[in-house]
Formats: sequence, structure tokens, C-alpha cells
Amino acid sequence: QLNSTFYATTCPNVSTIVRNAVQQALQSDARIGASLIRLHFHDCFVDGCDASILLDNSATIQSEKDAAPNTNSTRGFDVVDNIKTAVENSCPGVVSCADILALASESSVSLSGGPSWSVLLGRRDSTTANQGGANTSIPSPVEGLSSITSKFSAVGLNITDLVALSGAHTFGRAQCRTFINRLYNFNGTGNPDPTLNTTYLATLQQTCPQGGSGTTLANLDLTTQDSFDNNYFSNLQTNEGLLQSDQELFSTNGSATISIVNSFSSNQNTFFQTFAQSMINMGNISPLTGSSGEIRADCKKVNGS
Ligand code: HEM
Ligand SMILES: [Ca+2]
Ligand SMILES: [Ca+2]
Repeated sequence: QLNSTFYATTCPNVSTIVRNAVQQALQSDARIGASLIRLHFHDCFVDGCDASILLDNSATIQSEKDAAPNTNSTRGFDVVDNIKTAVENSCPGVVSCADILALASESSVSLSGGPSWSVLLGRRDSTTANQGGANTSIPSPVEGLSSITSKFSAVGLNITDLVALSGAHTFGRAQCRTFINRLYNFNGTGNPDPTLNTTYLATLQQTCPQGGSGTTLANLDLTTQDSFDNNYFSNLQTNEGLLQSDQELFSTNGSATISIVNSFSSNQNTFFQTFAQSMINMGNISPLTGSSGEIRADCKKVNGS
């Protein structure tokens, strides 16, 4: 029941306001677009796209920010607050934080060279957070393709959505601790992951030495780190996916995901169109609408708290 004209009379310029704020943030932080779209993903997978991820700890809120997939990892909350302030200055009390995450995701992708799409709007903001849900519903990079597929399926997303949305790893960074399992002792074998390109392996071992800092960053896309393009998929074909969950899309024998990777690698337009549709699908995960939830005044807090 979301629609693209939800704010046509109440905040007609909301898309432009968000886009300008994201563009400004990109000028001092080339990574911020990647960080913003990831917030939308981690929001939508936990009780739907309701901005639950943005709530800080309080007497009644156990923040999702402290859940394992998010802690010392998700970023961009300050930029979300800046966007919200800019939107409130033009249209006070009208635009939800959940819709701001959806709009900021589209701006992040299109400003980085990726597709544009018409964002569906009308989500409202939760009055609760679900830290336990964030721990269980957000996929881990090491849990295996079948388990990740189940987590997508649990929110109504199929294998095409999984491959297309994983293509968001065409930009942004990952910490050594999220892929070091592949570099030295994969699954207790005493050897690296055999599906890791040996030249790329050597580079990653230099970036992430054994016993080194787990928080050192590597580019998710070794070829075009800040551009939204289909190189992520050609990287998988050359065994240069960074996370185990990335490479498994192409290297799992017999998996239906392989032909989808090949198709996105050979045709960027196909990837872009499918990605846009899959973002709409993800953005439709159980939104609060009508009189459910609220329009938060401050994305970090439930109103009146
Ligand atoms: C398919 C399952 C997925 C897994 C297992 C996964 C896992 C991860 C991990 C481990 C990181 C690095 C975090 C860190 O080191 O702090 C990451 C980063 C990122 N993820 Fe995913 N992800 C998945 C799907 C998605 C989806 C669906 C999107 C968006 C549509 C997305 C967008 C991103 C972006 C853009 C980054 C970089 C963020 C930054 O640089 O701040 N991921 N992901
Ligand atoms: Ca949520
Ligand atoms: Ca790229």
C-alpha cells in the first residue's frame, strides 16, 4: 500500500532534499552511500522497514545498534540525522525516518553511477526495537548460502532478489574480521578457502595479517570501490568475491544463483533493472502504514521519550 506520490502535497521536494543531503555527505565521505543503503537493509530485515534500527538505547529500548551484525559496523546515523533535519526544516512532522532510509538508499545508488528508481513511500516509524530479531534475522557472511536463502525467503525475497541485492557489495568496505575465516584456516582445514583467487588471497593476507587488527578495512569490490556497477559479479567469476557469502553465490556447485550471477555480469542493464525492482521488494517488507506507528520527530527516539 506504499506509493510514489505519498508526499506529493505534504512534502513535494522530499526526494530532492534527501538527494542533496546525500550528495553533500558524499563529498567528505566516499563510503557514506554504501553505509546508508546497508542501514535500510538491516532495518527492513528486522520487523520490516520501520526505522527500528535507528532507535538508541533508552529505558524501554534495547537498541538494534548493539546487535551483533550492527555493532562497530553500521554507520551513517549522523548523516541520517542531518537528512532528517533538512527534511523537517521544509516539512515538519511529515516524513518518516523509514522513508528517509528508502530515499537515501536510492540517492546513494544513483549518485554512485547506479540505477534510479521511483521510491515507494508512506512507511511510518516503529515505537519499538528488536535487538534479538536483529541478531537472528540479518544474514551472517559465514552461515552458508542455504541459510541465507532461508532468511531472504522469510521476508518474502527470492533467489533473484538475493543475488541482485548482494550486488550492493559493488561499493563500500568490510572489516578483516568478517572474512578472515577464508584467509588462513578455512573451516578448520588449515588452508585458505579454495574458492579464493590466489593473487587476491595474497593481497588480502597482507591487508589482514594473522593476529592483526580485525577492524582494518578492505574494499568489497576490488576493481571499482566506490562506483555502483556490475563488477561485483565479474569479480565472483574470477574468484575475487570478498565475503564467503559473496563467493558462494557463484561457487556453490549446482546452485541456481550461478546463472543469475552470469547474467548480471554479462549485462549491466539487466543487473540495474533487477536491482531496482529488488530494492522495491525489500522496501515493501511489512511497512507500518495508516495510523500504525508514528512519524518520529527525532529518528533516534520514540516521540515523547
Ligand atoms: C546476502 C547477505 C549479506 C551478507 C551476509 C552481508 C554481509 C556484510 C558484511 C559482513 C559487511 C561488512 C560489515 C563490516 O565489516 O563492518 C557488509 C557490508 C555492506 N553490505 Fe552487506 N551483506 C549482505 C547483503 C547486503 C544487502 C542486501 C545489501 C543492500 C542492499 C548490502 C549492502 C552492504 C553495503 C553497501 C556494505 C558496505 C557498507 C559500508 O561500507 O559501510 N549487503 N555486508
Ligand atoms: Ca526494522
Ligand atoms: Ca563497483
